[in-house]
Amino acid sequence: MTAVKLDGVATAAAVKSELAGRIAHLRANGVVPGLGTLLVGDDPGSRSYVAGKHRDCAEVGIESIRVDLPASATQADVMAAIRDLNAAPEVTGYIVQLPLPAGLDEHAALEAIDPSKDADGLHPTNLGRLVLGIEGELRSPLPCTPAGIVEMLRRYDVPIRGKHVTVIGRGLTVGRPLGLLFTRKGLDATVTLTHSRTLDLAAEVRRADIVVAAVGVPHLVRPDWVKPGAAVLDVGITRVEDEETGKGKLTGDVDPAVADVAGFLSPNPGGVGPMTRAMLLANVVKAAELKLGG
Ligand SMILES: Nc1nc2c(c(=O)[nH]1)N[C@@H](CN(C=O)c1ccc(C(=O)N[C@@H](CCC(=O)O)C(=O)O)cc1)CN2
Repeated sequence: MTAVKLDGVATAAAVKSELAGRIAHLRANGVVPGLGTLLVGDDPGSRSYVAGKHRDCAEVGIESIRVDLPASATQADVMAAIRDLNAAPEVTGYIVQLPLPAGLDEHAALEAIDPSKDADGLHPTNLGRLVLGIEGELRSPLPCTPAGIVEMLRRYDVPIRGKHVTVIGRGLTVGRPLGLLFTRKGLDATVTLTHSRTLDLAAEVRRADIVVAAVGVPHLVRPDWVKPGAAVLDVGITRVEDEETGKGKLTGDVDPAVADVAGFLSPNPGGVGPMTRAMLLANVVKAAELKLGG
């Protein structure tokens, strides 16, 4: 079997072109969506993700406001930048790029974001609404990577209801919120959330109809772990050196040979990453529409 490719680049392009019309409508009605980003330090991956977010905004007609702090920034500097972003009228939503440099308190930073401007859905109020599954949750932003995964599965007609999902990794941006999202009413999957202390990871993956690997261990998921026909989404990314060229390259958590067993496979790069960026834009647009009363 050769898996159907879950193409994040093409799917994100479709999402963005749908958003462009909604953005034009907002602008025509006097609401200008503006995404702020707060980047602290010089991590090359984070720099490139933030640059990508600003490029995406320009592409679809969202204003973008960039705040960069040096790696030497203190917690007080970060909190002051967050206060400024909360107060800035041109910023309708914003993100704090994660991870913050060692020594800075990420939870305190996320908690200080005005929940109505939380474009990442990572403020405790918005995550709390996801936990509660309350009606208001529909008006709250969802974390971008989990939302992107579900949107991609939906667009490729991969069945979710009643299916067994194994998520590898319990991080804040992917694993934890994804478990909540897949189990909420309407999606109705059964989820096993695994982590570094899970006793028999291969067995947990083998019984899954959908596997999401978000752990950052190159080629952890091997073909003999995967149920034939399963959908496998590769989220974790590691920068490694190419043995032949000596140059840096990106490697995902899934062995490419899984394509011979799986029914669907999202590559990495080119899968969930572009969808993460597209869902961020969708969150910004949704928040601006709420301002308009939509
Ligand atoms: N505040 C947040 N921080 C982080 C999040 C997040 O959702 N909010 N997620 C990740 C990083 N991330 C977005 O911020 C992100 C990661 C990867 C991609 C992406 O498009 N990747 C490309 C490959 C890019 C490359 O060449 O490096 C791909 O998969 O094709 C977009 C966004 C952690 N931090």
